Amino acid sequence: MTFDRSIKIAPSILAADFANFGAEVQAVEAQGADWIHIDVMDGHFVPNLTFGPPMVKALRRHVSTVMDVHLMISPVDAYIDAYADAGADVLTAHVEAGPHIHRTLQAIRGAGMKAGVALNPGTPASAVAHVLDLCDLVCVMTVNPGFGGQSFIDMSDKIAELRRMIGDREVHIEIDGGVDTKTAGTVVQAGADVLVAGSAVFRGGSVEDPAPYGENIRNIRAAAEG
Ligand SMILES: O=C(CO)[C@H](O)[C@H](O)COP(=O)(O)O
Ligand SMILES: [Fe+2]
Repeated sequence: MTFDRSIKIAPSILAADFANFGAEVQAVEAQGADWIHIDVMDGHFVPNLTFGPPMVKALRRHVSTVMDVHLMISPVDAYIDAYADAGADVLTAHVEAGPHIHRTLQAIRGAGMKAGVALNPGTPASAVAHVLDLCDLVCVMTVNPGFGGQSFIDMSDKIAELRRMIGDREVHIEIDGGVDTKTAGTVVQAGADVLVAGSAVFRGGSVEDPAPYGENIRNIRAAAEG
């Protein structure tokens, strides 16, 4: 996985058909998705439950691009090797998920993955100031994590502050939550390059009729680049 600053659209499978993930990720990839975003929730760190390493491992053979795994779990460290074995390319842990984010990020890189750190809307940019050298991605949550389809919370100031803090390091800024054609431009203007979008990508389409996925992705990309 080589670093580039171009806009990347990462559909979140939280908005896909849970009984048909393999075909859904193939469909969005064929329709122009750059990365595939996979939301892991434990019913403890967030008030919702999705799936774990076996599901991610099963998805690996259907995903030919970057598999971007967003862990909304606590604790994290005991599961890092399982996600490496599952084939995650990027593994993101929340800074709020435990007291030792520095150790967690080292362990993620040590297991051969790119390391991401996510910040809830209430968490300041300064929370990651001392771990930026251990990060490949900072994920700015623009909803409170746990559910898809929520309204966007404007975090433009935080995104711009992180962009300044990151300087010339090769660190992606990813935005997660409520990204659509109305909000994509704002977050890119502030400094983001990876846009996660669940409902705004999967809306109106299906595995049988995937063309709306392509139209949605193209529209979000155009809004982001415009
Ligand atoms: O991490 C997440 C929620 O915790 C999801 O990635 C996010 O909500 C994407 O869904 P949508 O685009 O529908 O908001
Ligand atoms: Fe996510």
